[in-house]
Amino acid sequence: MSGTSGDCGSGSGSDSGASSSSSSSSNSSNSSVTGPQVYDKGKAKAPEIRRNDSNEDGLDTNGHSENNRPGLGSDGVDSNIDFGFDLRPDVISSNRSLSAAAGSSSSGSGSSSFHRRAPSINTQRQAFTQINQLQYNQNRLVLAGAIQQATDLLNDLQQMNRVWPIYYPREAVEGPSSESASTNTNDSASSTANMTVLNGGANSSTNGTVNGSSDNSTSSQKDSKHQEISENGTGRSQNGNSINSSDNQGPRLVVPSASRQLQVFKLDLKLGSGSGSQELLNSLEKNSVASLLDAKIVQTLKHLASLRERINDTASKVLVTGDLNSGKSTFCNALLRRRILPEDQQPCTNVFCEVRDCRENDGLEQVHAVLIDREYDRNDEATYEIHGLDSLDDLVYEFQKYSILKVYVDEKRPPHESLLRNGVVDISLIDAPGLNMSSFQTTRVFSRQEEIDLVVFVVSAENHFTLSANEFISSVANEKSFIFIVVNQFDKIKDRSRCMNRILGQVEKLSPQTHKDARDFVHFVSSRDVGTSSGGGGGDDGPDGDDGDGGNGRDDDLSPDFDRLEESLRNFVLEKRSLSKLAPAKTYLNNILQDIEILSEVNIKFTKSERDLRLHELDDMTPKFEHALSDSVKVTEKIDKDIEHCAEKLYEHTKKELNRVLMQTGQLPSVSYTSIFDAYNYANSIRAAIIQRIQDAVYDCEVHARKETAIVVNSIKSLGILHLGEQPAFLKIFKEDAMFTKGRHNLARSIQAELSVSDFITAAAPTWVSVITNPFNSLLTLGEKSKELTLSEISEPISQVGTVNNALTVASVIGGGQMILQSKWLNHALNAVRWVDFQLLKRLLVPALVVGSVCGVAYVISEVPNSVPRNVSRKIAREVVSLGYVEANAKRIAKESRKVLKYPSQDVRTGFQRLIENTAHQREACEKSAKEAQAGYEYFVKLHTDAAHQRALIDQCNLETHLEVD
Ligand SMILES: Nc1nc2c(ncn2[C@@H]2O[C@H](COP(=O)(O)OP(=O)(O)OP(=O)(O)O)[C@@H](O)[C@H]2O)c(=O)[nH]1
Repeated sequence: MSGTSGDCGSGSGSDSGASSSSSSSSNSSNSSVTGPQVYDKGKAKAPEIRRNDSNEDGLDTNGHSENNRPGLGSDGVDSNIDFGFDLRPDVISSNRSLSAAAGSSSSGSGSSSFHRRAPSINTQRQAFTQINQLQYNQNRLVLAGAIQQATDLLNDLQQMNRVWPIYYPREAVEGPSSESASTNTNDSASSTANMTVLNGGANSSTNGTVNGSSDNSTSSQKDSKHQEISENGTGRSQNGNSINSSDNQGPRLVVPSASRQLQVFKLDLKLGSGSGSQELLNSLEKNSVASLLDAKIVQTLKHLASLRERINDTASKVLVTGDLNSGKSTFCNALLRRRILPEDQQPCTNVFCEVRDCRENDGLEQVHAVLIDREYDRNDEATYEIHGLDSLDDLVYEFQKYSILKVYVDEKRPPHESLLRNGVVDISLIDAPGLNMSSFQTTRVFSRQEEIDLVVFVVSAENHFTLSANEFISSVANEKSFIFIVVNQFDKIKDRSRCMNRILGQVEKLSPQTHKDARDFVHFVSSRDVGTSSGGGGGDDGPDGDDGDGGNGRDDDLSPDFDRLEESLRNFVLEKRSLSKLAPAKTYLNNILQDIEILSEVNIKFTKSERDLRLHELDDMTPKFEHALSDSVKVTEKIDKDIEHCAEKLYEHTKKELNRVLMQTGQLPSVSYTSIFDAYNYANSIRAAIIQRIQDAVYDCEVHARKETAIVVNSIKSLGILHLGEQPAFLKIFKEDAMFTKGRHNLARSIQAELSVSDFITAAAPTWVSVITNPFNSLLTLGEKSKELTLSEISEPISQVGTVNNALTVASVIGGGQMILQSKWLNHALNAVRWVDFQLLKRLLVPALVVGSVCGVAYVISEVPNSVPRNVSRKIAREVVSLGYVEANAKRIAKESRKVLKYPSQDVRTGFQRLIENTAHQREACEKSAKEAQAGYEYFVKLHTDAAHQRALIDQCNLETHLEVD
């Protein structure tokens, strides 16, 4: 296949990426695809500019040509071609023909035409470079601004998340019984979940963003997202999970599809694929999710900072990575056309080797071995050791000593061929340790990619993609739209087309977009076949491949696949610099902003629903609060009134009962009288019986008070249950029997009521004596009085407590009168007096007095059974009155009742106080939540607007004008 001098530029047949290139290897009609280049390697690689308005060139109506792809031949253009375009960037962006022209940097159809047009091409190339630079700068500024804006938004979001944990959309975990999630999302869910594990949140839509299909895919994605969110209604999920911030532990929101669309902010618990990790995520408490998100934001901010650095860095970094022994170093050497980096069949590259143009090092070819933990500063030799290029063979093993080897080399090729010294941008080529060498090295390679503009992934044609390769490529896709895949050691493969098909099949699965543009991004090469000269010896004679004596180069270094690869790479890094350098930033920003929009939308919805819920609760709470206030006043007033009423009733009742008993004490005792000689004991028994009777009356009053108090207690209990939903705590320990167990008035001890002789003498005795001394008047008067006074006439004033004393006096008079009136023999004597002569009476006086006295004594003695109870009861009654016993007991009983009732009353009062306080607190909390939710709502609305605005700006940032691959 080499050495054929076929026409490489006129093929216009359609192709389907690299698959056609595979078939073309055996198809002469497509020799332009893989056929050998006929130009001299030292010169013919300069691209030709062809007339872009010529259909003869195989252009389609849009001015594109299949053959315009780098590495493919195309017809040349007239050497007198006029630029005919405005250099202003805005005009540039619409100048598609220019782009097409710039993109047609392929090999010429013949060396003669190349030589004829070379000066013109170089001039134009310079012009394009200028234009590219202008547009690049403009885009760079836009993206730098967007990075700043996104950083600000993220800082705000982080603050917000720390103060008010934001709601992270959680997926409904689809178990076997779950039918809630729509079946049409299952596939995407699982595939995304798989991708998540591999790439930490990227998905293939990333690629679409920059490839021209981004607008459509993004907007349709967004539309569907809007739809899903609106379908979810008012923030209560279709799965029945309600948004209720009071339930802080449960899932706060389920928006099944939203989280699937999150890319950068997708929380990955690294528990394997699918629902395991999701379940765990769903079960996490909101603060845990917030801190996971916080960590993501921190990570994102870091990445943005490195992106900013990267786009401000004028140099471009190309990372060459891949599995162990896939031929990365050999590939780098092939690109440099010098054997600089050590190649070995055994794993050797343990330290990153960054190859740069030696002009950055004052033209000196050196190795700067950067010491671990030192930040490389070329002007500070303390940060590195200087070695010659020939030391590299040893240095590459020293990964414990050096973090990176900066290799300054002189490519010694003209700018239009050289990669490092291209005159456009400083490029550095980084040879990385094999991915599957150790997890330590792998992690380093992963972390390195943040500062990388372009990744070239070298895979061995024999081994295909390993697991680590899969992971790495997926991870790269999070940010980079394009990745070069170099399938190396193709020369070792016998059945090449089968190998190609299999590898392309794998690429298709890994990155459909890369597969789509496989012609430019997937290359099957044999790096070892590319001519290189020995680097360490420094004696190479140039870039071309005729240095069969150097390194492992071969004479037959005409490797068309490699040329095409090189051309694509150059084209991509230099002429499509916006794409290689800025596209990662654009893609990443787009992903972040879209994630922010998704989070905002979910949170707008949540905060709105939360606010409405809180306001609704507030509406409900206000009347409850007012009711509680008025109930508290009414109920406690009623209870106080009931207590007071009860106490008053008991006071009155006690007084009435005791007075009644006191009134009846004279009649009550039923103690048997034996003789005058037992009169004292009789009187004592009477006394004790009367006191006991009064005490019994007091006890009865207490029993009555217990019952009355219990009734009020029950009424308070009912009020408590009715208004507070619970009975007062006191009632749980209330026992009515415990009342009046202490402090009962001991009447026996208080009452003296000592017996005296007078207690044994009837109250009528003095009256009786006066009857003797003033027989007529006294008797008549007495007779009249006795007839006039009746018991009923005097009982009424006695009922009044204050008149007990008078009543007793009156009772004694009545008692005496009745006694006299009841003595029949005295009546007979008085009747006889009317018939006896006064003189006779005079003479009979002394004997009459003697007889009278005897009769009087006899009378007194005979009256002891009657007079003692009367006298003793009077005496006790008088003493009870003087002690204020009735009043004291009435007060005591009322007080005890009041005291007992005070406890449940206090409980109810406390209950109301608690209720009011709780309601007030709830109201405050509710108001606070509503305010916070409102503030959150406003914040997220603004955040969404800002993010959408930024995303629109980024969308306008057209990186594609000069970036067409077609
Ligand atoms: N046949 C063949 N051998 C190749 C090709 N490229 C590299 N090799 C050989 O493969 C072996 C490994 O090459 P390296 O370039 O050291 O591989 P590497 O990926 O840099 O190795 P590490 O950095 O140690 O992971 C060497 O012996 C190379 O000569 C190729 O295209 N064809």
